[in-house]
Amino acid sequence: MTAIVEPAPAKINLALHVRRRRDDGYHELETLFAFCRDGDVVTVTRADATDLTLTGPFAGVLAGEATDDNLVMRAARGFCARFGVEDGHAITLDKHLPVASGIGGGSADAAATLRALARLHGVAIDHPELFALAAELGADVPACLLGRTALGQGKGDALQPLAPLGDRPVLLVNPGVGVSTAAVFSRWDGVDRGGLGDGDVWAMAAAGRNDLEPPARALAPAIDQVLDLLGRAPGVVLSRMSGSGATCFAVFGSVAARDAAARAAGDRGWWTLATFLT
Ligand SMILES: C[C@](O)(CO)[C@H](O)COP(=O)(O)OP(=O)(O)OC[C@H]1O[C@@H](n2ccc(N)nc2=O)[C@H](O)[C@@H]1O
Ligand SMILES: Nc1ncnc2c1ncn2[C@@H]1O[C@H](COP(=O)(O)OP(=O)(O)OP(=O)(O)O)[C@@H](O)[C@H]1O
Repeated sequence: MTAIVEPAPAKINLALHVRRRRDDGYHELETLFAFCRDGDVVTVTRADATDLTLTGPFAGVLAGEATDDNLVMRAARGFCARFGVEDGHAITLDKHLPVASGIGGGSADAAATLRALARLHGVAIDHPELFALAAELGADVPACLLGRTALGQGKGDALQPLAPLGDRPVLLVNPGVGVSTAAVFSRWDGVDRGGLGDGDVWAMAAAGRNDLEPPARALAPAIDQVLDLLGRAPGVVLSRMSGSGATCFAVFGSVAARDAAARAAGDRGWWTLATFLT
Protein backbone atom coordinates (compact mmCIF):
# COMPACT_ATOMS: atom_id res chain seq x y z
CA MET A 1 0.00 0.00 0.00
CA THR A 2 1.24 3.52 -0.85
CA ALA A 3 1.89 5.67 2.19
CA ILE A 4 1.22 9.36 1.67
CA VAL A 5 3.52 11.49 3.84
CA GLU A 6 2.25 15.01 4.34
CA PRO A 7 4.02 17.78 6.31
CA ALA A 8 1.90 19.81 8.76
CA PRO A 9 4.01 22.96 9.15
CA ALA A 10 3.65 25.34 12.10
CA LYS A 11 1.55 28.43 11.40
CA ILE A 12 2.32 31.83 12.85
CA ASN A 13 0.33 35.06 12.83
CA LEU A 14 2.78 37.83 11.90
CA ALA A 15 0.01 40.22 13.00
CA LEU A 16 -3.46 39.57 14.40
CA HIS A 17 -5.98 42.39 14.67
CA VAL A 18 -9.29 41.61 16.34
CA ARG A 19 -11.97 43.92 14.96
CA ARG A 20 -15.33 42.83 16.34
CA ARG A 21 -17.13 40.18 18.37
CA ARG A 22 -19.90 38.50 16.33
CA ASP A 23 -23.28 37.28 17.53
CA ASP A 24 -22.16 33.64 17.07
CA GLY A 25 -19.32 34.15 19.58
CA TYR A 26 -16.57 34.21 16.92
CA HIS A 27 -14.52 37.33 16.17
CA GLU A 28 -13.86 39.20 12.94
CA LEU A 29 -10.11 39.28 12.33
CA GLU A 30 -7.49 40.74 10.07
CA THR A 31 -4.40 38.56 10.24
CA LEU A 32 -1.20 37.77 8.35
CA PHE A 33 -0.65 34.02 8.19
CA ALA A 34 2.85 32.68 7.61
CA PHE A 35 4.23 29.13 7.62
CA CYS A 36 7.40 27.52 8.89
CA ARG A 37 9.53 24.87 7.22
CA ASP A 38 9.02 22.45 10.16
CA GLY A 39 6.15 21.06 12.20
CA ASP A 40 4.20 17.82 12.58
CA VAL A 41 3.99 15.04 9.96
CA VAL A 42 0.87 13.06 8.98
CA THR A 43 1.18 9.71 7.15
CA VAL A 44 -1.87 8.02 5.62
CA THR A 45 -2.22 4.51 4.17
CA ARG A 46 -5.36 2.74 2.89
CA ALA A 47 -6.39 0.04 5.44
CA ASP A 48 -9.33 -2.15 6.49
CA ALA A 49 -10.19 0.02 9.49
CA THR A 50 -9.42 3.60 10.49
CA ASP A 51 -6.99 4.11 13.34
CA LEU A 52 -4.59 6.75 14.58
CA THR A 53 -1.07 6.12 15.90
CA LEU A 54 0.63 8.97 17.80
CA THR A 55 4.42 9.33 17.79
CA GLY A 56 6.89 12.15 18.53
CA PRO A 57 7.73 14.36 21.53
CA PHE A 58 4.15 15.63 22.14
CA ALA A 59 2.29 12.36 21.42
CA GLY A 60 1.81 11.82 25.16
CA VAL A 61 -0.25 14.99 25.60
CA LEU A 62 -2.79 13.86 22.98
CA ALA A 63 -2.75 10.22 24.07
CA GLY A 64 -4.77 11.29 27.14
CA GLU A 65 -7.61 12.57 24.92
CA ALA A 66 -10.18 10.53 22.98
CA THR A 67 -8.79 9.43 19.61
CA ASP A 68 -12.09 10.18 17.87
CA ASP A 69 -11.86 13.83 18.98
CA ASN A 70 -8.41 14.30 17.48
CA LEU A 71 -8.60 16.79 14.61
CA VAL A 72 -6.89 14.24 12.37
CA MET A 73 -9.73 11.77 12.91
CA ARG A 74 -12.37 14.49 12.54
CA ALA A 75 -10.78 15.54 9.24
CA ALA A 76 -10.67 11.93 7.98
CA ARG A 77 -14.32 11.27 8.91
CA GLY A 78 -15.37 14.55 7.29
CA PHE A 79 -13.43 13.77 4.10
CA CYS A 80 -14.97 10.30 3.67
CA ALA A 81 -18.51 11.59 4.26
CA ARG A 82 -18.07 14.59 1.96
CA PHE A 83 -16.42 12.79 -0.96
CA GLY A 84 -18.23 9.43 -0.72
CA VAL A 85 -15.04 7.53 0.12
CA GLU A 86 -15.31 4.31 2.13
CA ASP A 87 -13.79 4.56 5.62
CA GLY A 88 -10.51 2.74 6.33
CA HIS A 89 -7.19 4.60 6.75
CA ALA A 90 -4.20 3.87 8.94
CA ILE A 91 -2.98 7.30 10.03
CA THR A 92 0.18 8.23 11.93
CA LEU A 93 0.59 11.65 13.51
CA ASP A 94 4.19 12.52 14.38
CA LYS A 95 3.61 15.29 16.93
CA HIS A 96 6.42 17.84 17.26
CA LEU A 97 4.43 21.02 17.96
CA PRO A 98 3.23 21.78 21.50
CA VAL A 99 -0.54 21.43 21.96
CA ALA A 100 -2.81 24.50 22.44
CA SER A 101 0.06 26.87 21.74
CA GLY A 102 -1.07 29.37 19.07
CA ILE A 103 0.89 27.85 16.21
CA GLY A 104 -2.03 25.92 14.78
CA GLY A 105 -0.78 22.42 15.57
CA GLY A 106 -4.18 20.75 15.47
CA SER A 107 -5.26 22.87 12.50
CA ALA A 108 -2.08 22.00 10.59
CA ASP A 109 -2.66 18.29 11.31
CA ALA A 110 -6.26 18.48 10.08
CA ALA A 111 -5.17 20.29 6.90
CA ALA A 112 -2.36 17.77 6.25
CA THR A 113 -4.86 14.92 6.67
CA LEU A 114 -7.18 16.54 4.11
CA ARG A 115 -4.26 17.01 1.67
CA ALA A 116 -3.11 13.40 2.12
CA LEU A 117 -6.61 11.99 1.59
CA ALA A 118 -7.17 14.25 -1.43
CA ARG A 119 -3.94 12.92 -3.00
CA LEU A 120 -4.85 9.32 -2.16
CA HIS A 121 -8.35 9.56 -3.64
CA GLY A 122 -7.72 11.87 -6.60
CA VAL A 123 -9.53 14.94 -5.26
CA ALA A 124 -8.11 18.27 -6.52
CA ILE A 125 -6.20 20.05 -3.76
CA ASP A 126 -8.03 23.32 -4.56
CA HIS A 127 -11.49 21.68 -4.58
CA PRO A 128 -13.94 24.21 -3.05
CA GLU A 129 -15.57 21.44 -0.98
CA LEU A 130 -12.19 20.69 0.60
CA PHE A 131 -11.97 24.31 1.78
CA ALA A 132 -15.59 24.24 2.99
CA LEU A 133 -14.80 21.14 5.04
CA ALA A 134 -11.61 22.79 6.39
CA ALA A 135 -13.63 25.80 7.59
CA GLU A 136 -16.00 23.47 9.48
CA LEU A 137 -13.05 21.88 11.28
CA GLY A 138 -11.67 25.19 12.62
CA ALA A 139 -11.03 28.83 11.80
CA ASP A 140 -7.30 28.21 11.13
CA VAL A 141 -7.74 25.05 9.03
CA PRO A 142 -8.38 26.76 5.62
CA ALA A 143 -5.20 28.84 6.05
CA CYS A 144 -3.25 25.67 6.90
CA LEU A 145 -4.78 23.93 3.87
CA LEU A 146 -3.59 26.77 1.65
CA GLY A 147 -0.25 26.54 3.49
CA ARG A 148 1.24 29.77 2.20
CA THR A 149 1.57 33.37 3.31
CA ALA A 150 -1.87 34.93 3.22
CA LEU A 151 -4.06 37.72 4.50
CA GLY A 152 -6.96 36.27 6.52
CA GLN A 153 -10.22 38.08 7.14
CA GLY A 154 -13.64 37.12 8.54
CA LYS A 155 -13.09 34.33 11.09
CA GLY A 156 -9.65 33.95 9.51
CA ASP A 157 -11.03 31.76 6.74
CA ALA A 158 -11.44 34.38 3.97
CA LEU A 159 -7.98 34.18 2.42
CA GLN A 160 -5.94 36.24 0.00
CA PRO A 161 -2.57 34.66 -0.91
CA LEU A 162 0.52 36.88 -0.57
CA ALA A 163 4.09 36.52 -1.88
CA PRO A 164 6.31 33.84 -0.25
CA LEU A 165 8.66 35.03 2.53
CA GLY A 166 11.79 33.44 1.08
CA ASP A 167 13.28 31.36 3.91
CA ARG A 168 13.72 33.95 6.66
CA PRO A 169 15.29 32.56 9.88
CA VAL A 170 12.63 32.39 12.60
CA LEU A 171 12.63 31.12 16.18
CA LEU A 172 9.52 29.85 17.97
CA VAL A 173 9.55 29.78 21.79
CA ASN A 174 6.93 28.36 24.14
CA PRO A 175 7.27 28.63 27.93
CA GLY A 176 5.48 25.32 28.46
CA VAL A 177 2.00 26.59 29.30
CA GLY A 178 -1.03 25.56 27.26
CA VAL A 179 -3.55 28.36 26.62
CA SER A 180 -7.16 27.83 25.51
CA THR A 181 -8.00 29.83 22.37
CA ALA A 182 -11.63 30.35 23.49
CA ALA A 183 -10.50 31.59 26.94
CA VAL A 184 -8.15 34.16 25.37
CA PHE A 185 -10.75 35.48 22.89
CA SER A 186 -13.34 35.77 25.67
CA ARG A 187 -10.96 38.10 27.58
CA TRP A 188 -10.42 40.48 24.62
CA ASP A 189 -11.41 44.00 25.77
CA GLY A 190 -13.73 44.68 22.80
CA VAL A 191 -11.81 47.75 21.58
CA ASP A 192 -11.29 47.91 17.80
CA ARG A 193 -7.79 49.35 17.33
CA GLY A 194 -7.99 49.33 13.54
CA GLY A 195 -7.10 47.04 10.65
CA LEU A 196 -3.81 46.19 8.98
CA GLY A 197 -2.10 49.04 7.13
CA ASP A 198 -0.73 49.18 3.60
CA GLY A 199 2.48 48.02 2.00
CA ASP A 200 4.14 44.65 1.62
CA VAL A 201 3.79 41.89 4.18
CA TRP A 202 6.83 43.04 6.23
CA ALA A 203 5.59 46.64 6.36
CA MET A 204 2.13 45.45 7.44
CA ALA A 205 3.63 43.10 10.04
CA ALA A 206 6.02 45.73 11.45
CA ALA A 207 3.20 48.25 11.86
CA GLY A 208 0.83 45.58 13.18
CA ARG A 209 0.08 44.01 16.56
CA ASN A 210 -1.40 40.95 18.18
CA ASP A 211 -4.56 42.07 19.97
CA LEU A 212 -4.70 38.75 21.84
CA GLU A 213 -1.39 39.45 23.59
CA PRO A 214 -2.84 41.34 26.60
CA PRO A 215 -5.50 38.70 27.44
CA ALA A 216 -3.04 35.84 26.85
CA ARG A 217 -0.40 37.50 29.06
CA ALA A 218 -2.97 37.84 31.83
CA LEU A 219 -3.66 34.08 31.64
CA ALA A 220 -0.02 33.05 31.18
CA PRO A 221 2.41 35.63 32.67
CA ALA A 222 5.41 33.59 31.43
CA ILE A 223 4.69 35.10 27.98
CA ASP A 224 6.12 38.41 29.32
CA GLN A 225 9.47 36.75 29.97
CA VAL A 226 9.56 35.13 26.52
CA LEU A 227 8.74 38.42 24.76
CA ASP A 228 11.34 40.21 26.86
CA LEU A 229 14.07 37.74 25.88
CA LEU A 230 13.13 37.76 22.18
CA GLY A 231 12.74 41.57 22.02
CA ARG A 232 16.30 42.07 23.33
CA ALA A 233 17.93 39.31 21.26
CA PRO A 234 20.77 40.63 19.02
CA GLY A 235 19.79 40.62 15.32
CA VAL A 236 16.01 40.41 15.90
CA VAL A 237 13.88 41.98 13.15
CA LEU A 238 10.37 41.35 14.52
CA SER A 239 9.12 39.54 17.63
CA ARG A 240 5.56 38.95 18.80
CA MET A 241 3.16 36.39 20.23
CA SER A 242 1.47 34.08 17.68
CA GLY A 243 -2.28 33.40 17.59
CA SER A 244 -3.79 33.04 21.05
CA GLY A 245 -0.38 32.14 22.55
CA ALA A 246 1.58 31.18 24.43
CA THR A 247 4.14 30.58 21.64
CA CYS A 248 6.04 33.70 20.56
CA PHE A 249 8.16 34.08 17.45
CA ALA A 250 11.15 36.16 16.44
CA VAL A 251 12.35 36.77 12.89
CA PHE A 252 16.13 37.26 12.58
CA GLY A 253 18.52 38.74 10.03
CA SER A 254 20.81 35.69 10.21
CA VAL A 255 20.83 32.01 11.17
CA ALA A 256 23.64 32.67 13.68
CA ALA A 257 21.58 35.31 15.51
CA ARG A 258 18.54 33.02 15.54
CA ASP A 259 20.56 30.11 16.92
CA ALA A 260 22.14 32.25 19.65
CA ALA A 261 18.63 33.29 20.79
CA ALA A 262 17.49 29.65 20.64
CA ARG A 263 20.32 28.67 23.00
CA ALA A 264 19.40 31.46 25.43
CA ALA A 265 15.73 30.36 25.40
CA GLY A 266 16.69 26.69 25.73
CA ASP A 267 18.82 27.57 28.79
CA ARG A 268 15.61 28.83 30.45
CA GLY A 269 14.02 25.42 29.92
CA TRP A 270 11.63 26.66 27.23
CA TRP A 271 10.57 24.73 24.12
CA THR A 272 12.19 26.13 20.97
CA LEU A 273 11.98 25.51 17.24
CA ALA A 274 14.67 27.14 15.10
CA THR A 275 13.34 27.10 11.54
CA PHE A 276 12.60 29.27 8.48
CA LEU A 277 9.52 31.14 7.26
CA THR A 278 8.69 29.83 3.78
C1 LIG B 1 -6.16 32.62 17.16
C2 LIG B 1 -6.04 31.97 15.81
O1 LIG B 1 -5.16 30.86 15.89
C3 LIG B 1 -5.41 32.97 14.84
O2 LIG B 1 -5.01 32.39 13.62
C4 LIG B 1 -7.38 31.49 15.28
O3 LIG B 1 -8.27 32.58 15.22
C5 LIG B 1 -7.98 30.36 16.08
O4 LIG B 1 -8.27 29.35 15.18
P1 LIG B 1 -8.76 27.88 15.65
O5 LIG B 1 -7.92 27.44 16.81
O6 LIG B 1 -8.81 27.05 14.42
O7 LIG B 1 -10.20 28.24 16.19
P2 LIG B 1 -11.51 27.32 16.32
O8 LIG B 1 -11.11 25.95 16.72
O9 LIG B 1 -12.35 27.52 15.11
O10 LIG B 1 -12.22 28.07 17.52
C6 LIG B 1 -11.83 27.96 18.87
C7 LIG B 1 -12.46 29.11 19.65
O11 LIG B 1 -11.76 30.33 19.39
C8 LIG B 1 -12.63 31.44 19.31
N1 LIG B 1 -12.48 32.10 17.99
C9 LIG B 1 -11.78 31.52 16.98
C10 LIG B 1 -11.61 32.18 15.78
C11 LIG B 1 -12.20 33.45 15.62
N2 LIG B 1 -12.10 34.13 14.47
N3 LIG B 1 -12.90 34.00 16.63
C12 LIG B 1 -13.03 33.36 17.82
O12 LIG B 1 -13.66 33.88 18.74
C13 LIG B 1 -14.01 30.90 19.56
O13 LIG B 1 -14.28 31.08 20.93
C14 LIG B 1 -13.89 29.42 19.25
O14 LIG B 1 -14.79 28.66 20.00
N1 LIG C 1 -3.97 16.77 16.31
C1 LIG C 1 -4.10 17.64 17.32
N2 LIG C 1 -3.06 18.42 17.72
C2 LIG C 1 -3.21 19.30 18.72
N3 LIG C 1 -4.34 19.49 19.41
C3 LIG C 1 -5.41 18.76 19.05
C4 LIG C 1 -5.33 17.81 18.00
N4 LIG C 1 -6.54 17.24 17.88
C5 LIG C 1 -7.32 17.80 18.81
N5 LIG C 1 -6.68 18.71 19.53
C6 LIG C 1 -7.26 19.56 20.60
O1 LIG C 1 -7.32 20.91 20.15
C7 LIG C 1 -6.89 21.83 21.16
C8 LIG C 1 -6.18 23.04 20.50
O2 LIG C 1 -5.09 22.56 19.81
P1 LIG C 1 -4.14 23.38 18.82
O3 LIG C 1 -2.75 22.88 19.07
O4 LIG C 1 -4.66 23.33 17.44
O5 LIG C 1 -4.30 24.85 19.34
P2 LIG C 1 -3.47 26.09 18.99
O6 LIG C 1 -2.03 25.71 18.89
O7 LIG C 1 -3.82 27.12 20.04
O8 LIG C 1 -3.95 26.49 17.58
P3 LIG C 1 -4.41 27.87 17.00
O9 LIG C 1 -3.17 28.62 16.65
O10 LIG C 1 -5.15 27.40 15.77
O11 LIG C 1 -5.26 28.53 18.03
C9 LIG C 1 -5.98 21.02 22.09
O12 LIG C 1 -6.11 21.44 23.41
C10 LIG C 1 -6.42 19.56 21.88
O13 LIG C 1 -7.28 19.16 22.94
